[in-house]
Amino acid sequence: KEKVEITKAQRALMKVIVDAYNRHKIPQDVAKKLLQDQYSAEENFLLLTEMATSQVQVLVEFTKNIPGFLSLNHEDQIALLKGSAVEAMFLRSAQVFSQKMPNGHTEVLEERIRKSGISEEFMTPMFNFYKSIGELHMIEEEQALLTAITILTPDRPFVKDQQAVERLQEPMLEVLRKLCVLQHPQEPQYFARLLGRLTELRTLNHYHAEMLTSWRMNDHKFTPLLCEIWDVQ
Ligand SMILES: CCOC(=O)[C@H]1CN(C(=O)c2ccc(F)c(F)c2)CC(C)(C)c2c1[nH]c1ccccc21
Repeated sequence: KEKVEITKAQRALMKVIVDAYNRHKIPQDVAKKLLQDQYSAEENFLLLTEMATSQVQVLVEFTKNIPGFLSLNHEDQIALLKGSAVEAMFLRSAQVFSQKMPNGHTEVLEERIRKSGISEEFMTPMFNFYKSIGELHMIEEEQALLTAITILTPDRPFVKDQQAVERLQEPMLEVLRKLCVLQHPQEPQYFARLLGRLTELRTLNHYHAEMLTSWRMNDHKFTPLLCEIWDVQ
């Protein structure tokens, strides 16, 4: 039986990541607004673009607090942010969506999201992902570490010094592995299940690119920041 222990240094790293993550929790006010009143599809879409824009700003602040990130090559910092922005958005969405809400609110929220001018074919994989994240009942340390691990994915397009990114990602993976063993002793495969979600998350990149095309068809407007990060012309 492996005796797992988180070292002082690992605890310090985890604290930095969790504090950064909590300082930048996206305001839930957009979700509340969506729940409050019945809006038109256009108004829902506008609320969602507002939510996405503030999430990108939050993501940049969180990323800057990842130890070592600001010492990476500057172009690589941008490549990591652009490469992980959509995945971080869906990971955060899943966490917001699977939070305990008063009875019936989750269903109302799902229904409002479905009525925001997004093609049905993308909703199924998206809500399946939200449910698979919800079933994990992640604690905030796991959520924060998983988000940092997603951002520090070495094989994003245009990353030049992949080894430098690996050197930052590996300690995060090791802390998360230990945390999973300590947090879920009855479930030795829990860490593997978490990483499996990151694979599922990558498939959502593809759906998001497709969504963008369909939104552009119906001339949906985006903010300058979203155009930049989502490569919308
Ligand atoms: C955390 C930041 O997330 C977003 O901004 C997502 C939110 N998305 C959600 O499913 C979602 C989850 C929980 C909620 F409480 C909620 F309100 C929405 C996914 C998507 C519908 C694809 C989207 C977002 N922003 C957009 C902008 C334009 C078009 C589509 C989206």
